[in-house]
Parts: sequence; structure tokens; C-alpha cells
Amino acid sequence: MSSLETAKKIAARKAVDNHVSNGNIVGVGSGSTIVYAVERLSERVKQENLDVVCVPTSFQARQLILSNKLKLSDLDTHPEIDVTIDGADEVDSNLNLIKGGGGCLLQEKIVASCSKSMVVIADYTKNSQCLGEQYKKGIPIEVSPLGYVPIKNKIEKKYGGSVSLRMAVKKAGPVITDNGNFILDWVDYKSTFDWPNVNLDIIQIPGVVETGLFIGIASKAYFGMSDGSVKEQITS
Ligand SMILES: O=C[C@H](O)[C@H](O)[C@H](O)COP(=O)(O)O
Repeated sequence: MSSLETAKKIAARKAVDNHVSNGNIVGVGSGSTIVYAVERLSERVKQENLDVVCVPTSFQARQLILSNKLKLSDLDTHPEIDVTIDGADEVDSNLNLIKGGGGCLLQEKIVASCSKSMVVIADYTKNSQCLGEQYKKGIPIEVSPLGYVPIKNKIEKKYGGSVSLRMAVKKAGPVITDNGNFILDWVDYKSTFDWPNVNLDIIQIPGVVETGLFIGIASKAYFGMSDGSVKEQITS
């Protein structure tokens, strides 16, 4: 296993061990790091006979829950979640996040917003001082297909940088999210922006469904480090 995968795994396992207990409703994030968390959760459920219910944040998360034989639920049945564990593309020093590199940001944000706490799991490359310092693929913005060109133009005109439609790799055409929307990726923005205000402003543009900026949502992050240790970060 590469040092990056080991870092993801140790962060994920520690978060599950520290934050999940018997009777919990757990929000299950998306991406590659969450795979290790679900594996650990499944181990603990078997070993400790835990009664845990899982609410997915994506089609991928749903499949992971099912393939690990965990109890699957949804927000209709469990609108209040004890803890959501999820990955991130970048985490700044205030625990503000960029998410949505895998296109799952909308459901992730809804589930996180229904949770008493959101715990982030990531490898050491995701840990930064300010957003945009490490992650160069841009801030994902989920939009209604009808409005993607005017939304792109409005963001570029007001804030600069460059906004592009995310294209699929194994299909000729755009990426379609689990919710039937498009994803715009915004690069070359100023890393010194006032992110809470920029986020609120972008969400106001008609046709914007959600942004991958998670501001003031996460309460703790676990970073797997290259030396095999796990760094814990909380909000100040
Ligand atoms: O859309 C994807 C999600 O926001 C992921 O949680 C995020 O991209 C981090 O993924 P990974 O754990 O693969 O780095």
C-alpha cells in the first residue's frame, strides 16, 4: 500500500474508533478515504455487536454500506444524524473545506448539515493554511444544466479566475451528478477571498444548487501523516 493510501486508512480508522458508538446514526461520506472508514465500521459492528444505522451521501456511499452489510437508512427515516464522517479535497486551518472532487457535494452537504458533528478524514496532502493552497483542481459548484453558461460568466466576471464544465472521462459529454446536475470547477481564484461571503454570494446565483465550499460545518479533522501518525485538528 502506498504512503498516501496508508495515510487515508489510519485517519479513517481513528475517526471511526473515536466518534462512533453503539446506537449511533452515522452519515457516510463519499470518495476514496471513506472506503477505509466503512471497512472499519463494518469490523467494529461485527466485533462489538454495535447497532449502527448508516445514511449515505451518494450512490457510491450507498453501495459501500450495502456491500459491507451495514444497516442502510435515509434522511426521511433518520433526519437527525449523530456524526458524519467524510473525506475532503482540502482542509484549511479553520476547518473550512473544499469538497466535491468526486461530484458528491450536494448530498454530502445536506447530510452534514443534519449531523451533530462532521468529522473529516484525509491524508496529509489535504492539510493547508488557506483554501486553494494545495488543491488545484478548483472549487466544484453543482448547477442546473440550463444555467451553466450564465453562471460561469457571472462568477468569472465578479471574482476572476476560470470556470469550466466538468467533462466525463469514459463518456462524451459532461459529468452528471447523482442529482442530475452539472458540475462547474472554478480555478485560479484568489486564495485570500473571504470564503464565507463568497460562498453565500455564489449560492444566490439562480441555477446554483450548491457549492463545494463547506464553511463552518466540520468540527474535527484527522490527517494521516507520512510518518504513520495521525494529526488531529479542531476548530479554534
Ligand atoms: O465528491 C467527492 C467528495 O467530496 C470526497 O469526499 C472528496 O472528493 C475527497 O475524496 P477522497 O477521499 O477520494 O480524497
